Amino acid sequence: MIGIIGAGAFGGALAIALGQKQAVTLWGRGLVGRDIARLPGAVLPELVTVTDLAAVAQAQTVLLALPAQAMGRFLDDHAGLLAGKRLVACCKGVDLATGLGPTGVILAQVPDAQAAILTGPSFASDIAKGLPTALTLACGDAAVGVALQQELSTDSLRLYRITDVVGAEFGGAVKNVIAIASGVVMGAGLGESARAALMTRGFAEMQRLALHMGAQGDTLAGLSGFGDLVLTCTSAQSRNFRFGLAMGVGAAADPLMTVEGVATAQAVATLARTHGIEMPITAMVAALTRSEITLGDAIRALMSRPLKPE
Ligand SMILES: NC(=O)C1=CN([C@@H]2O[C@H](COP(=O)(O)OP(=O)(O)OC[C@H]3O[C@@H](n4cnc5c(N)ncnc54)[C@H](O)[C@@H]3O)[C@@H](O)[C@H]2O)C=CC1
Ligand SMILES: O=C(CO)COP(=O)(O)O
Repeated sequence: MIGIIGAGAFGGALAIALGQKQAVTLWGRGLVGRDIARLPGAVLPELVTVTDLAAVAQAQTVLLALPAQAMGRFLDDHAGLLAGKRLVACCKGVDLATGLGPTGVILAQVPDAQAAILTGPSFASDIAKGLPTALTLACGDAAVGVALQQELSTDSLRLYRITDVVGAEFGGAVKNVIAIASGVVMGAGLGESARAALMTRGFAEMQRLALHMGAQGDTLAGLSGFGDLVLTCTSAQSRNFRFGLAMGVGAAADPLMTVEGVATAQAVATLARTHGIEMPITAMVAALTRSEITLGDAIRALMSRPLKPE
């Protein structure tokens, strides 16, 4: 039995995938009936039971499919229910309030949990359709990681396991910031060459920060880093990319859309300053999304940086 908390696009898609092979309990804020609002037309398998939070928390493995900025508060309210569980963060970001990654947020609120993160290149709608998808399951406890990999893999959802939680978390967090910047570049009509340059320099930022924080290089080159950066920076299915695109053309983005890169840009820019890590693209996204600079200023500032070795 797997419990899933959060019935947005990702929680709903994971319920559909996992419910093909095993019993799943699902709770979502405002979820009544079996319609996943963020996945129109998707049908939950029979093995998925929509129920209350207490029933979901009966499972030993509980997936937390909430936005990164909502998870701390949610766990603060419900820590008692989740004590001692295997808790898998299914979100990407750095918590603005604490500077912690998702598993750090889990352990701050539920110290005796076994924390892991599920991350990597996957659009919820692809998972929900049963299209082939590969994700990273990162867990500091190798044995728990093996168990979770078995439990959460399906015929179409292939999980690779690692123990480098720091690398997995920073890859997923920073790629959303760079995806916003990629959207801006495309929206402003700067061209595909500029986007390729931005993605590459963005990847360098991801590596600089993550390696400084203790990540392993292989993780950043893998699904949760490079893989997710490529997907998110190049597809209009990505909400972070679409948010940037709207900014680039000077239009308003859908205010109800979950865009993790906005808060994460602020959190990562703060971390980078604190640790003395150079992250100019992230700093630009943070300033742009706070309307502290104009698009023209941002482009001029990035292009006029001192020339240096790659
Ligand atoms: N949608 C996608 O393709 C993918 C999303 N993710 C990650 O999954 C995480 C969740 O995103 P989505 O499901 O896509 O977002 P979403 O906007 O579709 O759903 C978020 C859900 O969280 C609920 N929620 C928000 N605040 C809450 C709170 N305080 N208490 C209880 N419930 C709350 C909302 O009601 C909503 O149902 C994000 O970190 C995202 O980066 C990861 C991979 C793919
Ligand atoms: O994380 C994702 C793909 O791996 C989804 O990206 P968005 O949150 O930008 O839609």
